[in-house]
Order: sequence, then structure tokens, then C-alpha cells
Amino acid sequence: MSSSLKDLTRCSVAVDLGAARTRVHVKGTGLIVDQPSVVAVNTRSGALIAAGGAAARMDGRTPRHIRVVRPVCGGTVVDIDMAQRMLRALVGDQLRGVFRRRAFLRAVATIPHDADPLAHSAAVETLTGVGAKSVELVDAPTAAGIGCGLPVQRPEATMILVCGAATTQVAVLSLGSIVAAGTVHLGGDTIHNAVVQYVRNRHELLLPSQAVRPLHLALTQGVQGPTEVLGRDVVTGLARTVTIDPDDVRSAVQTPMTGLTDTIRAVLHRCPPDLVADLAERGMVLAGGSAVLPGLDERLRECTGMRVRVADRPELSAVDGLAALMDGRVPAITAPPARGGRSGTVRLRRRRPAAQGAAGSGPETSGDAPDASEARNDRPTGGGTTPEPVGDSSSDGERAMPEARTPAPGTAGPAAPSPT
Ligand SMILES: Nc1ncnc2c1ncn2[C@@H]1O[C@H](COP(=O)(O)OP(=O)(O)OP(=O)(O)O)[C@@H](O)[C@H]1O
Repeated sequence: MSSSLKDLTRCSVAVDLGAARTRVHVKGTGLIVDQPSVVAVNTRSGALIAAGGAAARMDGRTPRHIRVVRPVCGGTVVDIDMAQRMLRALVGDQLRGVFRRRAFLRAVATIPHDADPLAHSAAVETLTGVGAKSVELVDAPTAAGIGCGLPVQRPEATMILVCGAATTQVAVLSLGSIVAAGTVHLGGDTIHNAVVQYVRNRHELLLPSQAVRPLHLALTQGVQGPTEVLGRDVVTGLARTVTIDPDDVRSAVQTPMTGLTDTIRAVLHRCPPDLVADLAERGMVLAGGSAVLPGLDERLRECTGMRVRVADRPELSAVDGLAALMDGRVPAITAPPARGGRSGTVRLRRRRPAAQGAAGSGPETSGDAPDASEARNDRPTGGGTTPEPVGDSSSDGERAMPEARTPAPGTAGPAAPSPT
């Protein structure tokens, strides 16, 4: 078994800090938090008024002295203090029970595949600030792939799209690592904003957020009839109803949708031909909350000609993947049979902490077109202690997976083990 898998099985709390929702899974207990990543604070006193669903319900309805804050953006913590306050409020007593059982609390969290060292340290600092003594980071596509039940550890390619709130991460995984990946600014919130903007420009009407979801249905090809929506007139400020044509909604989201198909093509372009042949057979899996966006799967099928499947619990794929890693339910990597058909073990060694400048410069962030072996061995480790396969990589055996990472030296790293 690889050392990184071992490290992950020592974790007892899994955290998926998303721009839209925060999910916390505790080993042996299950999902204890699945709430919007939102806090409401009193700007006069600085006191936290609400967190999660209660704070989200206040959004757009607050008096001047109450501010609704989203401390996570695109899977990256942008306000560490607010993120810690939010986690403390959401997890509260439930995590205190875990602390009582385990003095040395290890946590594992997802991070975007192209996160930079600052994003790594922000995630680690957030979790150490709420009591974790050490933090492992796993890139979101690998976690989601595992959560969807994809055989990411096998030598065949699998393509996963993690469709979040503001971004979609497109990744091709093989042998437990990302071979090629890209990110596009398309997600549930992007589609929401595109529709709101369209109605504002075309009909001079401001839509309340609950009026936008019904318009999403227009993205499904079969929908023909117009939809009536109620909003506030931009000029008069009075409530007014307008009729929206589904074709107009489709054209409003055309630009972000084209960005997604372009990114998929670019990722396929960077893949070695063997893996593209695998993908032609297997297709792609959609994970993340926006995977259920009406018509997204059929649009991707049409544009790419590939099979498209929506994961069973797309919004929970990433946290389910982290839970599987903590529980040790993910088998070690199996390499393709060697010429002689003999199997062996690829030993692992800890990589020396890399220079900080090299951190986060993985193949998918550099924009280069790496071959598969480069991509697997030169992972975006964040300059941490990712185990690295040594020896003959073409032989059978086990290799480290997934990309468990700790932050670069010099950044806010995992807390040192306490003597307790
Ligand atoms: N039934 C639905 N129809 C359309 N969109 C949906 C639906 N359910 C959730 N979404 C969208 O999914 C998004 C949230 O997905 P998810 O919880 O995976 O995001 P996240 O992990 O917090 O975001 P990110 O990965 O960008 O940090 C929101 O933008 C939401 O609008």
C-alpha cells in the first residue's frame, strides 16, 4: 500500500469547502454538514449572526448593518477568518464529539486541481484554525472520480467533469493521477448570472434568485413553451411579469457553454492517443452540483459525440471520494502488465520538499502538453511530500495515489504533531 493512501486512512474528518456549499464527513459517523458556504455578520459589532442555510436565506434581504459573506470562491478560501467562523458555527458540537474521541485530529480536504500554493495554505490554515492537527489535500477531480466509483487507479483513462458553482474542472485521470486537465468559468452560478443579465438587458427586469431556476428548464432541448417570470422593473421599481422564450435562454448561456466544450477539446488534445481511445469507449462522468443542470448532459453528448453520464449523487461525489479514501476503500494503483507478465511492487519514497517557486506548476496549470508519464510523475504537489514512484514504472505493481498534498514549506503548513 502506498504511504499517501496510508496517510489518508489516518484522517478522520473530510471537508469539501465549495463556493456554494460546505460538506463535512466524519469517519464512522457520515455526512454531518451539507450547508451553503455563507455567513451573515453584523458589521457594527462584528458578531456572527448566522451561518449556512440560515445565512443564505438572508442574502438579498438584509438591512445595511448585516453583511452576507461567501468566504470560499471557486473552491479556494478567500477569507480565512470567515471560513473558520463558518465552519465552527456549522460543525459546532458535532466536531467536539470527534475531538473527545481523537486528540490528534487529522483532516483531508479537496482543493482545485490548479490551486496555487496560496490556496493550499489557505485551506490548511482554515482547517488547522478549527482544530485539525494535520491536513491532507486531494485534488477535487480525483476525489470526485473516486466518489463516483470510477476506477481511477487503473491504467485506463477516465474523464470527469466537476461542475461546481463558478467553475467546471475537466480532468482525465489514469493510474490515480491527473493526466490532463483544464478549468472553465462555467457553473450553476455562471448560468444563473447569464440568465439574470439577459433578462435585465432584454426586458429591463431584475429577477429574484428563485425565479431563475425554472428558466433553467429551457436549456433542455425538448422544452418549447415560453415561461412567465415576475421581477422588478429596472426603471419604475414596480413588480412586472414578462414572458421568456426558451430559445432566448439557450442563446444567453451559449458563450459559457461553448467555453466548456472548448475546454474539453483542449484537454483531449493534450491526452496521449491511447487514453483518448479509452475515453471514446467510456465517455465522461459529470459530478458536482451543477451536473444536474437541465440539458447539460445532452448538450455535451451532442457537442463531443462522447457518452455522458451524470453521477448518482453528483453534488456529494467529492466528499464521498474523500470518505472512501479515509475508510481505505480505494485499492492501490495497478499498472498494466509488464512484457513478461510478472507483477512487482513499485516502491515509494517521499519527495524532498521542492522549492516554493516550483509549487503548483503541474502540467495542467502550465498549459504545456505533457505526455502521460510526465503528468503522472510531475504532479502539482504544492511542493509538499507527495510520494513518488521509483524504479521501473512500466512494471506491474502499486503506486501512490491520489494526489495527497501538503502545502509548500514556508506557507502555512499542517500543524506539527502535538505531544498529546
Ligand atoms: N437542481 C439543480 N439545478 C441546477 N443547478 C443546481 C441544482 N442543484 C445545484 N445546482 C447548482 O450547483 C452549484 C453547487 O454545486 P456544488 O455544491 O458542487 O458547488 P461547490 O462545490 O460549492 O462549488 P465549487 O466547486 O465551484 O467550489 C450551484 O451553483 C447550484 O446552483
